[in-house]
Amino acid sequence: MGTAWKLADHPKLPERSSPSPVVVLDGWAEASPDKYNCIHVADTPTMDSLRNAHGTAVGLPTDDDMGNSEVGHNALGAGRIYAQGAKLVDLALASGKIYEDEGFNYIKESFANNTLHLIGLLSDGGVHSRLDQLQLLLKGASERGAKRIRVHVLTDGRDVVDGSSVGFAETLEKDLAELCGKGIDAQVASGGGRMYVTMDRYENDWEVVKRGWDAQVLGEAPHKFKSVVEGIKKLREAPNANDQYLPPFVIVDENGKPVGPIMDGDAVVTFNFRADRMTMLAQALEYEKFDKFDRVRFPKIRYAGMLQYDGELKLPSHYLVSPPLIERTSGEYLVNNGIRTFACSETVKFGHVTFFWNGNRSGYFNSELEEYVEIPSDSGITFNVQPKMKALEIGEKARDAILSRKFDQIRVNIPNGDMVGHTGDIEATIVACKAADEAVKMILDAIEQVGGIYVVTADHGNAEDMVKRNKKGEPLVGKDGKVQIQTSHTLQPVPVAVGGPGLRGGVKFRKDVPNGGLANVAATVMNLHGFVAPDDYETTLIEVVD
Ligand SMILES: O=C(O)[C@H](O)COP(=O)(O)O
Ligand SMILES: [Mn+2]
Ligand SMILES: [Mn+2]
Repeated sequence: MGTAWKLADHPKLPERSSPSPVVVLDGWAEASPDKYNCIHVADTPTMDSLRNAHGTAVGLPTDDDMGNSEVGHNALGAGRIYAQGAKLVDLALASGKIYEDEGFNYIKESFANNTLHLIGLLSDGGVHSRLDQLQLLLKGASERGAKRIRVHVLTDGRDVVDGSSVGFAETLEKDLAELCGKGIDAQVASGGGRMYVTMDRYENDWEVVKRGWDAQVLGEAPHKFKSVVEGIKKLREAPNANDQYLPPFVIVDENGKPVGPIMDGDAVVTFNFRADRMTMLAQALEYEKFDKFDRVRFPKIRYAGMLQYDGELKLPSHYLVSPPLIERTSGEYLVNNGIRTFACSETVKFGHVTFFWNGNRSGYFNSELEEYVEIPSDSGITFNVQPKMKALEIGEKARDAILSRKFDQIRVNIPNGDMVGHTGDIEATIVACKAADEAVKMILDAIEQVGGIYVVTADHGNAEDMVKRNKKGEPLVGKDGKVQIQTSHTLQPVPVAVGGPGLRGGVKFRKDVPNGGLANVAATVMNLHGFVAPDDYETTLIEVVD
């Protein structure tokens, strides 16, 4: 049966009365005001005024697990809560179903005579991948016939503390040594820091993927080591070395020969479950026709993703676990009800308000009613160097879209709190927060001019707490006597504010949705466009009191 797209009219809120921006501040939550709270330290008058405006702002709790952009934007766009990739992989590994499905059986064909390569983020951060899942997969594959295994690691330091890569590499080396004890030839073949090697996203910088390709596929890298632990330790000795940005390296044998380039006939699994930073490599591994960089050699492999990363492109075509099927997103409903939609961010977050928002789906639902604008991000730098990023450009584009009156919904992501927060640079993050606040002001000023309605929220925390803390909430001090900087997201509640001159009187936040979260925003936004959300959506956060 086809989907009934027509949404019921809201009994009290008028349809399409005024432009409504949904502004997502990436990595921006509420936390106690101290010097490690960059949002508090920064000059952020616009966000402060939203917080202080009585009755317009509430805090939404994020998940028990540290929130992230994928979970956050999926929930914002879909209006429902889905078991996410990480959970689905856990279930498939626990039940053993992963080994029965098409993807594993496909790569298994290579086990008898060829090598199984596993490429992914070596971390227990749980945002893109998890070490325990890699461990289970190594065990499961070796028990099912894989005789020669090579792991290509990407070090983290972004979703976990910088320097933790050494411990993860030691754990992996120990596991691989155990497999060797069982007669399996298993070792690490290459590595590099995630932000410099392989894990670019939204095509910001293909050089990042190329560096990984050279090491993983061609076996070529500027650094060569006998073991991964030795390699990481050595590379971390360089001044300002950081797990996120370690240069690419390959592991070589006693003759200096790389131990694991990817060859014809081999099987390859990219073991990240999260899509955004794997689709570029997936294209390079899968597409016959490819012009993003010179692959030099394009091995004929059996490739499977941990998940299928892009539902629209069906990329990759083979995968070990089926991704959550996120259908009937709010974006699709609204477009089908005539809502003209504009979405914008800079490259590094562009897919958050398009791809993630639309349920991990590329492209437009209706190109006549939608316009997605990507502002090119700076590439080849760490964002503490340019903490303002493109916040003001995003603000300008959103402002212009609002003032043009060509759109009903204007959706933007403002990346600064998150992207600069991940660098762990407190001074820069303060500048970042101020810039984000200025972008919000530009948008709210435009809304004021056209008599629109705004929703301002965030996907998870980051910039509001930049240190690791003990159970009492006190900053943790490391062996070097310095506080331990936290580069990852936080568990803090995020703000949500609704307002603007177009909002009719009597609209209030409901008091009976105590556990409301990001998934409740979609129904709220539908209301503001004059519609009632579908029944299976999480309930709205607002009511109209006459
Ligand atoms: O990919 C990243 O940058 C981090 O691992 C998570 O950040 P995001 O979830 O905010 O994108
Ligand atoms: Mn985010
Ligand atoms: Mn982030």
